[in-house]
Amino acid sequence: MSRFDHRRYRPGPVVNLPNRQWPNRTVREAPIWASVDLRDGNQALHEPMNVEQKRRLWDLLVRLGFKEIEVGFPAASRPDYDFVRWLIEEDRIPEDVTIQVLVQAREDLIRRTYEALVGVRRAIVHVYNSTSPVQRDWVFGQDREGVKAIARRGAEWVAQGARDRPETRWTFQYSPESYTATEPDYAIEVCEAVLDVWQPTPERPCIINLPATVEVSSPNVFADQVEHFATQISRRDSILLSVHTHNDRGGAVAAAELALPAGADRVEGTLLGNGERTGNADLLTLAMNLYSQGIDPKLDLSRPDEIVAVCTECTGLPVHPRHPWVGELVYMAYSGSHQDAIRKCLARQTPDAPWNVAYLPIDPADLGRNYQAVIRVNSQSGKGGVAFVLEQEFGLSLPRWLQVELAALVQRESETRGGVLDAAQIRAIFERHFIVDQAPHRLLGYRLDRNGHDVIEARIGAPDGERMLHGEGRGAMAAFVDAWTRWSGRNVSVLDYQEHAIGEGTDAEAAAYVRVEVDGQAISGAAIDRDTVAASLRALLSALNRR
Ligand SMILES: CC(=O)SCCNC(=O)CCNC(=O)[C@H](O)C(C)(C)COP(=O)(O)OP(=O)(O)OC[C@H]1O[C@@H](n2cnc3c(N)ncnc32)[C@H](O)[C@@H]1OP(=O)(O)O
Ligand SMILES: CC(C)C(=O)C(=O)O
Repeated sequence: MSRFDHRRYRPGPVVNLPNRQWPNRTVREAPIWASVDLRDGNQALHEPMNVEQKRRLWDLLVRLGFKEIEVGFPAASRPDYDFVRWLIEEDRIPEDVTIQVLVQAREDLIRRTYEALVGVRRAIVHVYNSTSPVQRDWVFGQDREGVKAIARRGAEWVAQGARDRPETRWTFQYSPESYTATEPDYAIEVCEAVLDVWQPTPERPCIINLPATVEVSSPNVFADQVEHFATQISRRDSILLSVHTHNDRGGAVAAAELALPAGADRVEGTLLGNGERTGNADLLTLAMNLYSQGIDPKLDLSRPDEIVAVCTECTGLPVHPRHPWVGELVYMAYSGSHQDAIRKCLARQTPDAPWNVAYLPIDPADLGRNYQAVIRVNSQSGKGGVAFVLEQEFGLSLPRWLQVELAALVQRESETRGGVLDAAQIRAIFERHFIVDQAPHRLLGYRLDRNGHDVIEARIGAPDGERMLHGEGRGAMAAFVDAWTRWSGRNVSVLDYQEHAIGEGTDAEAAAYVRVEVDGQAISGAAIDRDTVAASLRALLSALNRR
């Protein structure tokens, strides 16, 4: 039998919920966000964060507006313990922020956890034990009663620790780990045992957190499981119902979203979805999803580049360029029809009207992003991108040799400036380097006799006054080259020349590009003029001035 055989697997548990209500409900406000970046995110790293990195990430989480932050598993490791002590001793926890710590339902670990929390104003003590059949049978070697007893004893030790330190305002949290793989009624039974110990009230609620420790079904099944729990558990008014989803099937965000109409008040997750295996629910995506529906996300995500920078630095993990809302590429359109639609919509979008732009679910400017529906040109871009931008934005179709020269200059400038160059900047580079038809020499006027053999008289402004140049040849350019050669004594020949119209009708202009050889050296020049001949002569002059 092949190893790739679907018959080895079974579907995750489902609840029978024929009267489910969640599909008919609409979410109208943000849930309580609880960041677990410094715990679940941290425990999933090849190299866990050091205290300095944890401080950086903590500062970011506070700046973004998280009010509940799981800061670690202080009984597990020295850095986690020290970080909690630093927060407390250095008074780094703002008045409106509550820290949360995780601990297994083990007496010694719970004792150590409370030691780590001495002196804290307010904290959430989060205790958990796993409840699924595989964990009961194969990890804990306990039956249902045995695993329920672990939870009950854990709850008692947590309650005792709080009684011993009445100076702190404690909130208790319990997670039946692997909830989604647990028989739904049994999970409720375990949670009831915990609630019996804690005796929460509406004034002093506790948190029950339902984890999809491993995502084993689709988000609608998770929503059913949450609604089932929310409607069957006792003392619902004394519980803040929390969810903690993982992304094994790629549905962590969707599962958390559907859990909200199903009854969840609170969502645990991480910035950008870091966490065990495929990660946790990405809180940034969840919050931006709400924002894009016109709901206040209650987080300030307006500087995503800072979020990405800090997370990347602290976790060592890259962010995918197509990561929802914040990826480098998510506000760029490569395909012509998208670019066209975006350009047309943006032209009609007024600042005060509801956002209504095809292909752009929000205004990229809200996240500090530039609108770049075309190609983004940076130091990594080649001549194709540069040419595309000039063509799309300004109707300038550069010949290949000029594309090559310009791309090198654009690349050098973007390396110096760092980052991206927009269309206007690229045009400015083009004009600065190739449209050099004003100094030291400029064309003040010309007279052309076209009698089979062209004769030109060109009036040129030079640093030391005006000059009248005379020349002849086949065509205006040849005549001008002849005039210049006679006057300057240089050996000039035209290697290539191209021109095209910009725009249509009476407003059309002519763009001319010329490549000449002066005393053996190839030089390019360009010009734009309403008159085609003037454009070509000025392009020549641009090249000659660049020598
Ligand atoms: C799904 C989640 O993300 S849960 C969070 C998981 N996070 C972490 O584990 C990170 C931090 N943990 C650690 O560093 C370590 O587990 C420590 C330091 C806390 C404990 O280490 P150790 O004492 O060596 O225990 P270890 O974790 O290897 O063994 C687990 C033991 O605790 C038991 N146990 C595991 N989880 C729990 C729990 N939640 N409640 C009670 N007992 C538990 C296991 O059954 C096992 O018991 P056994 O020794 O009788 O077989
Ligand atoms: C401890 C719990 C909440 C957890 O991290 C999980 O189950 O994934």
